[in-house]
Amino acid sequence: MLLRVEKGSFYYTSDTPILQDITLSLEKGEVIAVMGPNGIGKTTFLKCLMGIYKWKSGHSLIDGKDTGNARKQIGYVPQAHRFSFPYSVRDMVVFGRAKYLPAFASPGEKDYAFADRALEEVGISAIRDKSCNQLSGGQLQMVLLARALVGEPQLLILDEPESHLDFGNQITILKIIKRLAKEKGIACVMNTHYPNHALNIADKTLLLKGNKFLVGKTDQILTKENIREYFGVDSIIVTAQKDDREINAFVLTDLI
Ligand SMILES: Nc1ncnc2c1ncn2[C@@H]1O[C@H](COP(=O)(O)OP(=O)(O)OP(=O)(O)O)[C@@H](O)[C@H]1O
Repeated sequence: MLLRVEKGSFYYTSDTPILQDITLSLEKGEVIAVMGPNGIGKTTFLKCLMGIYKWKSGHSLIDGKDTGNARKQIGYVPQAHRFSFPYSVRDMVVFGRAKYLPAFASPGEKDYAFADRALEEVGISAIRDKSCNQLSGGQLQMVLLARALVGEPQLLILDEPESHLDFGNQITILKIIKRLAKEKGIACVMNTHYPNHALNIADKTLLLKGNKFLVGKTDQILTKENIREYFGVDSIIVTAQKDDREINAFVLTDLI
């Protein structure tokens, strides 16, 4: 087991609990989707995992070590908000090596080689000399993913990686996440608002609502009954055949 969260609880003010007794585990190469209504605590959960916020009780461990002290093992991909950064894409990505460098040292050839490999891995080598100020939201999201990858993480934490992306780029980033998990054995924790994305790439799902949660295999957690209970919408699950595989997808029926 790579990641273990044991009875993790968190609140900003003690009269309003946000996360209560969250317990889950994740193996190498597994993807877990974190889902739930707006403002329920998904980003807070990621921040507790990264040690930005300290669990009020309980703990989270990566390979037996507190996740808050595991900077080298964890890569973080924030949401791609526009920012003003006069760096080239390549320089932005090489920043992901900073945790391996002595204080104030500049990245060397080896670090740039890592950066070039990560750019290739996410398919953006062609824009490596562009300024980050000139990127689209989708390109910026890929740059942030490449920056996390150069740190050679065992655990990748992604905050709504497909938000702000067009339909095609959403699929591109989901395919990359799936490949990184299955081919490189990186465990991924990913917040998402899209149940179909979770059905497609997540082995497990954590569903949050109020002070309760469900966690388990995605197809057992994302049922139409739970979608009704946790999001208040009606849906049906349809199954399609692609080659020799069955693919399930939610169709929301409230609009029909
Ligand atoms: N720094 C903070 N101080 C106090 N309350 C906060 C802070 N950050 C978030 N909250 C509150 O904690 C709750 C959970 O917020 P969080 O951002 O984790 O939700 P979320 O599930 O990620 O939401 P969304 O789906 O809208 O992104 C919300 O009610 C939010 O207002």
